[in-house]
Amino acid sequence: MPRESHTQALLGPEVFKKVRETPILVVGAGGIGCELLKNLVLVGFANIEIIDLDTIDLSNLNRQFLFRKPDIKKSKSLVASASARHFNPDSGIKIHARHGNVKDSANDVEWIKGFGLVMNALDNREARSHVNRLCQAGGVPLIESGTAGYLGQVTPFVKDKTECFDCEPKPVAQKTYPVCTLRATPSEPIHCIVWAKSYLFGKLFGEDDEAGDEQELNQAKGEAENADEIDNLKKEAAAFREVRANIGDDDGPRKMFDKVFKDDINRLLAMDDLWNKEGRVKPTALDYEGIMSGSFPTPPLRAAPAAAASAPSANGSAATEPKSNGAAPAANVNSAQLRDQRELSLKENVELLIDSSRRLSARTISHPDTILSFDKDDEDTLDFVLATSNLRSAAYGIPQKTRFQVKEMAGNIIPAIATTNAIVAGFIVMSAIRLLSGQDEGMRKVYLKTEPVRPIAGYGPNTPNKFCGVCRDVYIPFKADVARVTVGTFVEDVVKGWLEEGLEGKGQVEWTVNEGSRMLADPDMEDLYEKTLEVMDVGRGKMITVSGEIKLGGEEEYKPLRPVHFCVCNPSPNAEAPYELPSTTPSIPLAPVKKVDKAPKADFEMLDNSAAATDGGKAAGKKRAAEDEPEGDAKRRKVQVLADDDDDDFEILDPKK
Ligand SMILES: Nc1ncnc2c1ncn2[C@@H]1O[C@H](COP(=O)(O)OP(=O)(O)OP(=O)(O)O)[C@@H](O)[C@H]1O
Ligand SMILES: [Zn+2]
Repeated sequence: MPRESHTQALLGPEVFKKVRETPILVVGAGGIGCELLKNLVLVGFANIEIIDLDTIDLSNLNRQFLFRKPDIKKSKSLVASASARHFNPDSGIKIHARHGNVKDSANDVEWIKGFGLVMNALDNREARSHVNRLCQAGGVPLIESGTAGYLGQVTPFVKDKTECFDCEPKPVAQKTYPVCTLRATPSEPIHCIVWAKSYLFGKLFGEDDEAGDEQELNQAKGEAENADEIDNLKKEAAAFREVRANIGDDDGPRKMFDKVFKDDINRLLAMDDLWNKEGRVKPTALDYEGIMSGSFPTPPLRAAPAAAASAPSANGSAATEPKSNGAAPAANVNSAQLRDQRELSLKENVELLIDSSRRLSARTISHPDTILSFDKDDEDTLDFVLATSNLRSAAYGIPQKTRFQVKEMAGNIIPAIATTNAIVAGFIVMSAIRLLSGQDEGMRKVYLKTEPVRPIAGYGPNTPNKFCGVCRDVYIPFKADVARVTVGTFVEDVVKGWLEEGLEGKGQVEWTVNEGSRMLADPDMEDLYEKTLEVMDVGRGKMITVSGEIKLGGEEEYKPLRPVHFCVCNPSPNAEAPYELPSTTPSIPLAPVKKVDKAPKADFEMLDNSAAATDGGKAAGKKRAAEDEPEGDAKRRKVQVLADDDDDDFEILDPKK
């Protein structure tokens, strides 16, 4: 008996037929993708395409269970599809595996229209947005998902019925901290880690941005930050340049230590104003000789804020008992402990600082043009950030962190949890069955939370945001032989000829034509008219965006229309005409006008803790989709159905079961 016979009995023949026959696209064969593919196969989905651009890495094996050690370096999508087949071998399931980027031009709107349903199992915002736009352009429902540690989310997006992925502006992934907290008054380990990674490391081994520095500090001054403090920071920046120039000398690292952990701290200590504010704890300048000889007492830990009020120390700052010397706390000295999970002593941190500085300066000396940047997987850079952040923490009475913890915090790593992925993948399949059954009113966005009382919550979908620049726009498939269509033909025949027909008699229209951020034509620009779309590199997979303004009859002013995107696709096989358009022209609504609020005053924040700064942005959108329900959602939500209502599809998981 094939495995899916139970599903068949449960769903009934009609829905089960859809499950069997609907072409499904899965984007991503990682943590969620592997779970999802296995589920789809077990339920009986039989027409699946899966795409992933990556190969298997050792670090994937703990949770991406369709992969084994011998698969390392092989294509994720190919191995995943081969492994998943074994879960339901005799049921005629077709899985088409593709190794490639979903953003490739071949994956155009015609391609996406070949699917009845798309499921994202991605890890970055760019790819999620790309698939979202394609699905909106092709009118294909999308199920979006994401996990971050114990948090998870599954959301269905259906054109014109629900919001889309881009309806709500996404919160900035990176956390930022006030510059003065980082540079003068840190109070938490993360402040010292971000300082070490984004400030100190950059000053000594990264790009020397003197002008940027100056500008940033002037801005801080302008925004009423402590002026003396800012002047001091400026002096500090100049001194850094000298240290940087000599860091490769034998005594370079030692001089750096003295500057950063002794002189700079003493300079800050001399600024009484800085320490008058409530909650500020004065740091202690570190002494190199004392630490190395064991005679320097580790500065006392600052107390937690609540204790601070009740137990001030003699010097007015809240503090706990000092440790006797520079050695690591006894509880942590355990030779059997893993190297990365052991707290280092002050002396060990100094030694690591000297050693890692030597390693890093050797790299810049041997390749003078190299600009180093922090990378959590680069031992030298991690050691430097570990040592310097811990030394700074010690100076400010902030608890120490282990190598493992610093790597996690500096690299913005949220551990992926196999169970969360599995639960999310389960909800994706439930959502898919709902969509295929045509139960639109039963659509839910599902959140996995860390609330013990209600770990899973389902909400009715939001309506589209009328200001959304993705799902409220108009999309037209444009099958074209781009070598035979000029920009001029496009503007005169396609836009003014065909598109304007839909607006006939309504008013006077003016058009601007762009591809991405490039302008191809507007009422005053016809320079590119003779160029073909091919010459302009406007080929398959690209979108030509036509933005119109209309002066309605009797009105003085032009009003903006919703943008129209022409999705360039290959011409039909035997097409004779240079391009093909739909038989009817679309109606193009007026764009809603947003009331412009007075720009809010930006908080003075800088120095982010994002891995994006060092990994080319790859991680910026990572693990996005699991944050709690955004505020705007609640405002636009039509119906709210909580998990503990009588909707048993989304009942609370009972951990005892
Ligand atoms: N543009 C894209 N096209 C196709 N696949 C993509 C694209 N962007 C990301 N992916 C794939 O999406 C999957 C996301 O899975 P997951 O979040 O588990 O990431 P991972 O890279 O496997 O794990 P980790 O980053 O934690 O090592 C990855 O396999 C990744 O290769
Ligand atoms: Zn939208």
